[in-house]
Amino acid sequence: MMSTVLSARHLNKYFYDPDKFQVLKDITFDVQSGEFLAIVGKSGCGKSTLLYLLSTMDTDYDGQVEMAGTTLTGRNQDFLARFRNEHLGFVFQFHFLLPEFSVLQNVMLPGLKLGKYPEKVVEERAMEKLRLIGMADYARKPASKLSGGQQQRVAIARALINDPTIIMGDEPTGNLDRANSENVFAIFRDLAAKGQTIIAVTHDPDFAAGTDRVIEMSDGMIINGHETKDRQAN
Ligand SMILES: Nc1ncnc2c1ncn2[C@@H]1O[C@H](COP(=O)(O)OP(=O)(O)OP(=O)(O)O)[C@@H](O)[C@H]1O
Repeated sequence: MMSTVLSARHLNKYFYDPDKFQVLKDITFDVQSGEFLAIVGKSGCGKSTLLYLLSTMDTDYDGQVEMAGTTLTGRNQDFLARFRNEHLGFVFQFHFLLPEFSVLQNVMLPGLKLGKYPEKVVEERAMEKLRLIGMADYARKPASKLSGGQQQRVAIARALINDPTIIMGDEPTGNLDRANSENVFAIFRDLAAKGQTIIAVTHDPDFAAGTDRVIEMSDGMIINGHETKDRQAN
């Protein structure tokens, strides 16, 4: 059964550069739980701005955002930080691993912060996510010793540690070679099949073609893909 996991209503956002311009124009859409969604559009159309807003890191907008049955608009930073840690996983272009910490420690950190499981369990879960992404052999290495693509895969494992309701990615396969980007894509497909929701900004047409729905943006607006289409069971 489909249920709405994200609802964005009339999102408007302005930047001052230095003149006021509208970067998001009346963005309205719903996402169903278990949906694998791509957001596409020309460079500068507002994709990253939209994703950043949905990530709850940007609170300077007009409109209404609800996720996992929770209204997020108008909440304070503490509330949003807790919500993010519990419900959201991020795979952004700048993955912000802590360079002096090991791969394993980086992946464990959001799990320890959540405080739901003892450290030993968080460690086991972290190793499981690293195996999933093919990085278990690097668990004890400092993050600073990895290549960009390897760091990105660790960031994906970290994003999955708390089994987030929604995984958000900005070019989640951007730094990866073909084999690894196909692997990440397959992992996302699998997570969506098991009920997690994936929202990914992408420039990769092959990636977008394999998702359940493509939202196309142009000049701050959604020009295609507002509506969830009927999906075949996969
Ligand atoms: N902090 C900011 N201040 C002013 N303008 C900004 C700011 N961030 C982004 N912009 C502008 O807002 C518009 C949308 O940017 P955004 O990064 O959302 O586009 P995008 O669709 O993600 O592009 P790309 O595909 O190149 O990543 C662009 O014109 C950009 O120059």
